[in-house]
Amino acid sequence: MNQDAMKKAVAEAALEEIRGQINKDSVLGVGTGSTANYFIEALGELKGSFRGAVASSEETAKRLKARDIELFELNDVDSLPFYIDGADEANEHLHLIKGGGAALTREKIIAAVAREFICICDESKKVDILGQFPLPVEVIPMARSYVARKLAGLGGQPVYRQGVVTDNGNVILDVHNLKITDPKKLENDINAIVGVVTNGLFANRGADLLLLGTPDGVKTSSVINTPSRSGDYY
Ligand SMILES: O=C[C@H](O)[C@H](O)[C@H](O)COP(=O)(O)O
Repeated sequence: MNQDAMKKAVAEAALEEIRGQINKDSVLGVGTGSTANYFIEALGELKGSFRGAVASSEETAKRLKARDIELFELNDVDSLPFYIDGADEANEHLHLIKGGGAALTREKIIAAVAREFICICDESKKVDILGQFPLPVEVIPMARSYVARKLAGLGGQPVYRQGVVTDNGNVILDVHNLKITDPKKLENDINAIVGVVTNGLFANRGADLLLLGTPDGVKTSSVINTPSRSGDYY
């Protein structure tokens, strides 16, 4: 099974996961990237059984609109039962690196609101220690050099993602050579640098459910991240 087939399989598994748990009032959070795109394709099948979606990027909004799925502003929605999105890396605690497609800030906001974050990935994204994938950091443009110096001080090698402007009008620094042994702390430390909008570590609010595409089928792992659930791993 190739990588695209695994992405499609996890997208379809996510659809099955939410199928019995949504109703005509449900608004879904929808992520960005090639795996999320497979989910958007699959979502057509549930049309009529949910109300609409909040998009994590302009690209995702365009794709949802093309499928006639009603779009909502996050500010107009009280609750989101599910947020479904891919990731660039995931560890066993379902801490993630995201933002390879520069959509990290809107993704993180939607994930914060959602009751359950379902992460969909192929097996290439599963790692023991986060940081092989350069960590994206969204930065206010005038702070770029200052933030880069601070990130170097934290032990990484920031590289300016040339030619990329986020949907929020900001720039991205990709931080190479980080070995992230304490993702929650690093997430907080980077977010405390003046000029950082947010970084691509999703550890303080990681995923609740990981659907991982493998050649042997979709594997599921869960972790309790939301106050609405109790316990730890299961
Ligand atoms: O900014 C982009 C997002 O965080 C994506 O979810 C992430 O980069 C994974 O994308 P893909 O499914 O294309 O590997």
